[in-house]
Amino acid sequence: MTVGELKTIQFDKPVVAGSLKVPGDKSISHRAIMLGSIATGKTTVKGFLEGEDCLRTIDIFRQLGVSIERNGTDVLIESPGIHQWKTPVGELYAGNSGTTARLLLGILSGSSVNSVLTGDDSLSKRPMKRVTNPLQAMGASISGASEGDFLPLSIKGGALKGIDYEMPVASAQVKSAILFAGLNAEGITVVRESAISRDHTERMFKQFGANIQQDGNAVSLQSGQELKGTDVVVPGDISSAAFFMAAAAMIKGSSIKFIDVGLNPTRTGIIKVLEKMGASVEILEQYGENEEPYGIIRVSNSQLKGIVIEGDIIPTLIDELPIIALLATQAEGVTIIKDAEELRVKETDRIAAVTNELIKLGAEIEATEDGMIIKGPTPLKGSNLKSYGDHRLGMMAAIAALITEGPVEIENPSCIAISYPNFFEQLSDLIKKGEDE
Ligand SMILES: O=C(O)C1=C[C@@H](OP(=O)(O)O)[C@@H](O)[C@H](O)C1
Ligand SMILES: C=C(OP(=O)(O)O)C(=O)O
Repeated sequence: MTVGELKTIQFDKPVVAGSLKVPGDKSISHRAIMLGSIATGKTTVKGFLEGEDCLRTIDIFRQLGVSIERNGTDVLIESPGIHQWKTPVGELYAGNSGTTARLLLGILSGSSVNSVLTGDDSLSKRPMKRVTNPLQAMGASISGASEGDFLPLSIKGGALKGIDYEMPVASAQVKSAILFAGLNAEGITVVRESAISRDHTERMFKQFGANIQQDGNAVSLQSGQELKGTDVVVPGDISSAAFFMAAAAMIKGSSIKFIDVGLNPTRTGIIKVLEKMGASVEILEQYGENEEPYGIIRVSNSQLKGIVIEGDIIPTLIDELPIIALLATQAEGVTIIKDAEELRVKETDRIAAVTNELIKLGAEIEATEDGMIIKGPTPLKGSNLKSYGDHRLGMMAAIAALITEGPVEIENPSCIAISYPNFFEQLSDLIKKGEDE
């Protein structure tokens, strides 16, 4: 039941079971629109995510003069190419989407248009210097409050030069922004990362005909390459599937088969974590090796134990950490999450938010500077939970309701549409009545 912006969820000892095809991957959907707009000619996208963040990306490229027609999850892009874009009328609004804003800063810097990029309250508090610093070193003209750290930012597109840049944070958004700028920067652009972050940009550059080299943790690109429109198929988003993987892993008698879910190795940290905690994970089929790997996997309940999650695996499961924290409350022993300070600069401070909300349910969880320490297993009780306008927090609260004694009330659940518009429908489809003890 939804009352204004409050949704109450209560189940009577449910199990989750069945087959699930989650919506398209958010990161890949953004990039398909971006590259289809930079390239010359026609691009088709199948399996596009109709989430609010990706719809913002479409609106922005329409303002730049690109023709984008959408019929549900099918998109047709016809672009004159980045050099023929028109100066937009009005501001470019990225809404809540960090990916839209940061990648666009790189793209717009190397274009020939002038623009102003804005976002909602949450996005306007998220750091942009990580992107504007290297872009300014490439010669980009970007100005705004706090030396370009926060939106709104004005970008004057123009001549750039290549850079050899060692990233201080492992971030696919920073890496991608620099690579996009590198497409139109004189000479070679090299980006070096401390731990490998999602590589969707690199894979999709190749699909659009660009020559891009990956050598260990370094990615390099020669400028002046003309991209040509192509056909992109977007697999299911493993970050969305993760909520139901966690539910299947922690609820007795549960098992879910995930159809056509993305299995790019830079995103599958959640699978490694589930296996290490003792859940049953079976990879039933795998396809699409050279573009974006995807496949069919089954996750089933089993006895779970606490583990340590740290180091290079963190960028491969960064958006899954809220749901992993909930999962850890049901595992025997202690789970320690470290090296995840990036969580503090997401849609909300996810370390503080997850800890506050899970404590309300009775969890034994403690926030640290760069992560969380969770002791389990703990029976959870219902409570009123805030989403903080953060889709991942909203979905964590809804999945928690599957295991609480008593109802969970979620404040502002509509933010879930940012990445998973049909989340509640798919949740109801998976709920089955469990056996009484
Ligand atoms: O490049 C991307 O599509 C994303 C990268 C990650 O952010 P960072 O690059 O800030 O780690 C992730 O949290 C975000 O949801 C999507
Ligand atoms: C952090 C996220 O997205 P973005 O940075 O694009 O807002 C997310 O989807 O969890």
